[in-house]
Amino acid sequence: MAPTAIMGQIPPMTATAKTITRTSPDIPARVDALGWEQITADLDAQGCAVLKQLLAPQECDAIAALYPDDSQFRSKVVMGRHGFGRGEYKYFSYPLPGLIAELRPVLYAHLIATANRWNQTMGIDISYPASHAAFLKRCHDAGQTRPTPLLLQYGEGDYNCLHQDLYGEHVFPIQVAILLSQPGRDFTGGEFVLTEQRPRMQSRPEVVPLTQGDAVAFAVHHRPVQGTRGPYRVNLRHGVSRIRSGHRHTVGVIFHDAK
Ligand SMILES: O=C(O)CCC(=O)C(=O)O
Ligand SMILES: [Fe+2]
Repeated sequence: MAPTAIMGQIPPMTATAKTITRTSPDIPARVDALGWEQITADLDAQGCAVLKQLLAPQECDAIAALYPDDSQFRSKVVMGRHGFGRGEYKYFSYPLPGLIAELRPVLYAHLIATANRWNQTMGIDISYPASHAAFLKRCHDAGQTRPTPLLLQYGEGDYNCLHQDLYGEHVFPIQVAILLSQPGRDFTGGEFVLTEQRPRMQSRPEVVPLTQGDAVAFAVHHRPVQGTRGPYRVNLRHGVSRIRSGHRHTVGVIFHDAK
């Protein structure tokens, strides 16, 4: 969430005994069954794709319920204090809660082919290793050692300004956010929004409709678009429109770690 330059201002939380959270043995099979051909096609066409029903309602509720448990987190950010919007979020500490620890490498494995192809098309000479563990080692060796998965909490009137989650030199180009609350029941408003800035053109907005347990995969920073005279690069930002009533929780799964 936070640009690297201001990370140092975010106070660490004091460590307490960590509560162990549940895992789910079927995560790899569940993620495999999502329909990756369509997800890949949507990522290429729009820069984002919906992963329908990634988590069950009980799993969403269990993750959202961690918010007050400071033993789970390394730091808390009140968005209004940094000009990021209104609302707050907390970065998980390692070890991550079971479900998120399981999802991160499995989602990564399904996204690397797209990530590598995007970089090739954009002429970026970086390729991503086959395993998330190997990519994290690359981050850690460069001093990006702090976990980036985060839990966000919004109330009425809160919103998240358009941003990019870059935390250092090493960036995995796609990230995932999971909606933990149910629109219409738990909150109204609060749409996930992307904008795409094209060279010499006005920005294109995209609103992503999600229900509880759905995830959105999207470009962190930029992506290639096929033009009539070859590929060009567009710049993406994401955010959340104003929550009109109720409460909204999301969990963000970012694959690179932070400085
Ligand atoms: O709350 C949301 O839907 C957006 C969260 C976000 O900015 C992120 O996961 O990086
Ligand atoms: Fe974000």
